[in-house]
Amino acid sequence: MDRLTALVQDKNNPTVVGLDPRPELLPSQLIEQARQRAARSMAQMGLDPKDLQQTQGEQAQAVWADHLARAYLRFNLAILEGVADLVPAVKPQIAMYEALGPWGIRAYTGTCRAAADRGLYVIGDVKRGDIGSTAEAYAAHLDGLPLPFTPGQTIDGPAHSGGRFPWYEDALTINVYLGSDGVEPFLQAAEHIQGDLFALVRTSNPSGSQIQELGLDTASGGGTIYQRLGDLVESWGQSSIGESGYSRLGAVVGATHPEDGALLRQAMPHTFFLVPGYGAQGGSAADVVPMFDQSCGGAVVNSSRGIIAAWRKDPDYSPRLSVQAALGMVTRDARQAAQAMKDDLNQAIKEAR
Ligand SMILES: O=c1ccn([C@@H]2O[C@H](COP(=O)(O)O)[C@@H](O)[C@H]2O)c(=O)[nH]1
Repeated sequence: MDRLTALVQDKNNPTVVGLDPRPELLPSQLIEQARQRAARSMAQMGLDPKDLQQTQGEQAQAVWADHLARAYLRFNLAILEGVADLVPAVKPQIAMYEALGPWGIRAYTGTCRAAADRGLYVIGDVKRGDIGSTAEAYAAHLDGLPLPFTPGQTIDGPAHSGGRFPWYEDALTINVYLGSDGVEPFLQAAEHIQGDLFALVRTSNPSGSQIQELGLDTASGGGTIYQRLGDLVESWGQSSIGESGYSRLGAVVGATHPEDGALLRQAMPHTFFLVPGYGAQGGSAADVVPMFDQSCGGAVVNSSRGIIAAWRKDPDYSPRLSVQAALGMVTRDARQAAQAMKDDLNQAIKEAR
């Protein structure tokens, strides 16, 4: 977590902006423009937009998905314009993009690349995890194509192209339910690119407790499932502790569980925390303070809707504005919201120390 730690210190800001576009979070004029462009493309291809569910439906849906995905990317670029110099990291949530099929994936990789080009640390919220051999394939998110373009090379296992193509992520969220053989390939890939991982340990959603708070008997180590997971994550990261004092294997710990976060902070001294749940899910700055270490480091806090949808609360917004004016408002309001979050977090951390 050395690069992330350095960026947080440089910008004096532990905020991560979640890039989670969905249609209702985009200004309506941007969606309308995408509709018009899609209709034009359909007409050029001889497709009838009214026929979306009928004979040529698949082709027409593909055109629409393409234009909607382009609108997502444009929206994200407007957000990045507002926040790139202010925050250390972004966290695009791949689910929002996967909903648009391959066109959405292109918007996702385009977003990651644009963020990386602006010097931001990119956390791919992909929540992957599987048996070791499949985890190797998922780990290509970090270390590139599973076969480099080297003519004549024999194929006896994944060799990986290295570099950032095609995903441009610095870190991934992973699901460690499958145990250490499902984590090892991710750790190796992270080592290859000097990247990181964040394992789900204590999630922010209310029903995560149905599993994570289950108690264990003393023969299994006692405590709860999330505590045991925390111990395992701390131990799996031991061999990758960097100059920052944190390993490459971080943990996701929800802002909505401050007491649990405090326990985990104690038990996981070398594990960096990614803390979602601030803002839209009800977590406050005071709630996330226990996730930080004594030097006010060791954690970053994500907000997605609270920043990317800030324009929706702007009294100057009107659906009659031009697309350019609306995107200008998205940029300005995202910046203001990110600045307010930075101030809120830094104030709470300062008061608590
Ligand atoms: O425990 C978790 C793990 C991941 N998330 C993700 O973080 C963002 C939160 O979005 P908000 O709009 O700020 O609520 C989203 O991508 C989640 O999938 C989480 O919330 N909790």
